[in-house]
Amino acid sequence: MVNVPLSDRAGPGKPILQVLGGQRLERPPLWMMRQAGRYLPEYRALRSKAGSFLDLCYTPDLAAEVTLQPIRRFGFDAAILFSDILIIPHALGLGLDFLEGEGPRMETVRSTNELSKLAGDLDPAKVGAVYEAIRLIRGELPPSTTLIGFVGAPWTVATYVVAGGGSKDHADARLWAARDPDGFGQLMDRLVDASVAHLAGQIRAGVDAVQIFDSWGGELAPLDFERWCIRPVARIVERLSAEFPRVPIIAFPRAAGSKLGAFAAALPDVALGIDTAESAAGLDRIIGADRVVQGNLDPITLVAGGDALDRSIDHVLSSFANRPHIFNLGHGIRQETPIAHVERLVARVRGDV
Ligand SMILES: Cc1c2[nH]c(c1CCC(=O)O)Cc1[nH]c(c(CCC(=O)O)c1C)Cc1[nH]c(c(CCC(=O)O)c1C)Cc1[nH]c(c(C)c1CCC(=O)O)C2
Repeated sequence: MVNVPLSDRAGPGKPILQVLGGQRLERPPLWMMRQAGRYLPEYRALRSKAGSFLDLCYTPDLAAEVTLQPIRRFGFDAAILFSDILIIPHALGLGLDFLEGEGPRMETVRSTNELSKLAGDLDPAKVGAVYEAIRLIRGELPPSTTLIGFVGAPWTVATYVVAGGGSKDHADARLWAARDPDGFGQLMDRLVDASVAHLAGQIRAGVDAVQIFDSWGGELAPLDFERWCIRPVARIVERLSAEFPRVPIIAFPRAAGSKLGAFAAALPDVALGIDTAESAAGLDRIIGADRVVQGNLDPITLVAGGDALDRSIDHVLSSFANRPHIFNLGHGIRQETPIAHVERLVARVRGDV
């Protein structure tokens, strides 16, 4: 087991921040999306004692402990705050529950009239617990480990708020946006404001960098992608960078496909998360040769292991060897992933096997 005691991880600077600052490192630093979670036995043990997923998120010492579990076990170069993108609508007053095996259930906002369900500000008792967790994590992290905070992009969060949970093609949000763009735009404005406030709170509490997860923009038609994905994310980036010019931002427009170039061009100062399906060939032309990228190992190969895993890791390494690169998955790690395969990944990316 790659078991790295926290006290042994001190070093000069943080490799992930170096890459986010534009440096190309000989071996890319790495972390994994969803690196704290159900594939880890220590997570499952703590989760079964703690009660609900939301209890974990809002109990600072438990959220801190879960955030640190994968750092202790694998020595990743970044810790990502253990929380969820739906904490924002919850802290704006909408009911939220995570049902076992079913995913999130959310109180809905489906029309302009219903915008009054949203509070003006994030509930300080809820987000305060998140910021307290960040302070606890900060105190325990090795100096070379970057702490990443996050929000969901407004479009992705809106799909849950309008549908009341996960939905296959997000037709409810897309219909409201198509029928009443001004009304839907007001919901998006509220989510932009709350995202800026929540990211600012996380930065003040001690995160080094932030990531904006836009999981569900890919299916939008180009004009809607520009209006509901690119513009809201650009407004968040602009306002956050004005207040915190030194805090790097990673944006992950998952499955943007042919719209990745437009996203990259509109957001010249963010690092780009690259999803599993995106090819590195031709990326220089689409996003520019110097752009910092993060990604994009297929999480399925991490379940498979063996040759498929080694070949995929080597392909990702060589694909991005010419630019500043943070090694990551192209989507969150899957629950059925064997621990031994994650150990193999870490060793191979570090050049040990
Ligand atoms: C769409 C979305 C959500 N949450 C998130 C996204 C965007 C990225 C993506 O597409 O995965 C992001 C997220 N969710 C979680 C994090 C924590 C940090 C990390 O480890 O990356 C982050 C960054 C923890 C979590 N969020 C959730 C879990 C599982 C909770 C549990 O039962 O223990 C974790 C560890 C729950 C969650 N949260 C969400 C869903 C749909 C679910 C249920 C599905 C599932 O159970 O995997 C909403």
